[in-house]
Amino acid sequence: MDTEKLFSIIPIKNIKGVLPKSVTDIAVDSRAVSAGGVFVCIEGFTVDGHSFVQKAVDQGARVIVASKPVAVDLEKVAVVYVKNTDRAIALLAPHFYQYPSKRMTMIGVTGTNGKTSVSNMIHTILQHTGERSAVTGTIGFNLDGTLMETENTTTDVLTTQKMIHQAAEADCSTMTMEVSSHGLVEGRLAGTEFDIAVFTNLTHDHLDFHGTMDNYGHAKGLLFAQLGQDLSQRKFVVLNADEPWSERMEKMTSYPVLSYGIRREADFRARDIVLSPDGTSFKMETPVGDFTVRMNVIGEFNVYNALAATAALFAKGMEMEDIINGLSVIPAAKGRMEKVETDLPLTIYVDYAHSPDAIEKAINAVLPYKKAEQKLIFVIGTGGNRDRKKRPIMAEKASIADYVILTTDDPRDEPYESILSELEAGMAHKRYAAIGDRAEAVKHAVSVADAGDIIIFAGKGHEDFQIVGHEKLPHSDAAIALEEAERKFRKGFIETE
Ligand SMILES: CC(=O)N[C@H]1[C@@H](OP(=O)(O)OP(=O)(O)OC[C@H]2O[C@@H](n3ccc(=O)[nH]c3=O)[C@H](O)[C@@H]2O)O[C@H](CO)[C@@H](O)[C@@H]1O[C@H](C)C(=O)N[C@@H](C)C(=O)N[C@H](CCC(=O)O)C(=O)O
Repeated sequence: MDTEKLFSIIPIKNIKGVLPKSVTDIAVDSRAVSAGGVFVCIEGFTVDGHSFVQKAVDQGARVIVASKPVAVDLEKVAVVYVKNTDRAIALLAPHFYQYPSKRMTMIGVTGTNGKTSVSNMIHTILQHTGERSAVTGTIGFNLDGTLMETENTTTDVLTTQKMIHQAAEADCSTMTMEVSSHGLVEGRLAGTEFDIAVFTNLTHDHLDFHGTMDNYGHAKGLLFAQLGQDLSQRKFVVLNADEPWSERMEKMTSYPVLSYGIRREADFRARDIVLSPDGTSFKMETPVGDFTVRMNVIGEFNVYNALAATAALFAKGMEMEDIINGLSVIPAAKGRMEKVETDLPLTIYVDYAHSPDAIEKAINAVLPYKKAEQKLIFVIGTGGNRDRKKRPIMAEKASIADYVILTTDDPRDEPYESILSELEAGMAHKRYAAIGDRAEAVKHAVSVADAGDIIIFAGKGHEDFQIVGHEKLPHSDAAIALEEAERKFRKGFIETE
C-alpha cells in the first residue's frame, strides 16, 4: 500500500528517517512482521511491544509506529511517532484492508453464553443453502470450511480486519463474529461495521475484568454502536425477550429490534418444546407464520440459540423455509454439550460451561430425560487467578447433579487448594469429591459411574490443553474418560502401557 495514503489516516507527532514509498504489510507482533512491512508497537498488559522493535527490524520491518523513543538505524528504518499506538492501529488496520466489513453482511453475536452456538448455527444454515460464509470466535476462524486457530474469542483489531478481508476476498456474503465484552472494551472491533447485532444473555462472568455487572452490561451494549450509521443498509438488533438485560440493551440502540424467546411475547417464539437425548423439536411462531423445527442438538438452551440464529437470518432477508431446513442439519458446536461417541454403557458430554448460568443450562439439558435410576455426574473446574467470586456460585449450580467433582480448569499459578476450597464453599450437598489434578478428576468421574450413568465434563469444551503454571499442557477430558471407561466397562480390554 502507498505509505503516504496509509499514514494519512492517523495523527502523527513526528517522523524520523525516510518513509518508503510503499509498505507490504502491517503487524503488531514482531514474529509476524514480513519484509517491507510496518510494525506497530502495542503496550500490552504483560509485555510492551516497544521492546520487540529490533526483532521486527531483523524480520524486515521498514517502518515502526511507536509512542515511546525507540533506537533503530534510521538509515534502514523510519519511525512514525504517535501519541497512542492502540488508537493508531485501530485506524490503520481497517484502512490498510480497505474497510472490508462494508463488503459483506456482518453479524455480531454477543452475550455471556450462546455466542459460539448461535454463530455456528448461522454459518451452518447459510452454508446449507449454498451461500459462502465465514465465522469467527472461540473455536477459531472458519472460512468456508477451513478452520484456523485464533488466540482470543474476539481477536485483536489487526487480526480481525485481516480475517474480514480474507472472507470478503473469498466472496463470502456473510461473516458472523462472536463478540466478547473484552473485545468491545479494548477496541478490537474498531473499523468493523455490523449489520445485525445479536444479544443472547448476561449472567455472572468476567467480573475480574469489568468489576460490576453494570459495567459488563454496558460493555456488551457497545456492540450496538458498531452497527454504524450507513442507513442505506438493512440493520437490525436481535434481543432475547426472556433476558431481563434486553430491556436495557433496547434503550441503547435506535435500530429496529427483533425479539426471540420462550416465556415472554416475542417475534420468534418457541412452544410445544420436546427435549430428548437425541434431539429437540418445537413449533416456532414467527412474523410470517408458524413452523415445525426438528434439530439434532439437545437442551432448551439450544432452542434459544436456534431462535436467535433464525431471527438474525430473517433480519438478513433469508427465507424461513431455508432457515428451518438448515436448523435440521445443525451439529452440536464443538465442545458445546457435545456427546462423546462411544458404544460403552455411559453417556458422556463435554461442554465449555465455565459460568454459573452455563452450568445450570448444561445440567438442565439432560435433566428432562434422565431416568431415576441414572446418576448424573458433573465435573466442574475454575481457572486460577481469574474471577474468584463466581467459584462458589458455580458449585452451587452444579449441586443439582447427583455427584459433583470439583477440579481445576487452567489453574495457572494458583494453588489447587484455594481454587477447590472456594468451590467447596458453594456446594449444597456432600456428594462430591475435590481433586485438583483435572486428569485425576476425570478418572474419578468414570470410577464412580455405573453402567447407564451420564457424565458431563464442564469447562474445557473444545480446548485440548490445561494451563498449569505457565505451561500449556495437552489435555482432553474425552480421551481420558474414554480410556478409563474402556478399562472399566470393556470385557477383555488389554492395557497398552
Ligand atoms: C487481558 C487481555 O485482554 N490480554 C490480551 C492482550 O494481551 P497483552 O495486552 O498482554 O498483550 P501481550 O501479549 O503482552 O503483547 C503486547 C504486544 O507485544 C506484541 N509482542 C509480543 C510478543 C513478541 O514476541 N512480540 C511482540 O511483538 C504483541 O503482539 C502485542 O502487540 O492482547 C493479546 C493480543 O491481542 C491478547 O491475546 C490477550 O488476551 C489474553 C490471552 C486473554 O486471556 N484475554 C482474555 C481476558 C480475553 O480477551 N477474553 C475474551 C473473552 C472470552 C469469553 O467470552 O469467554 C476474548 O475475546 O477472548
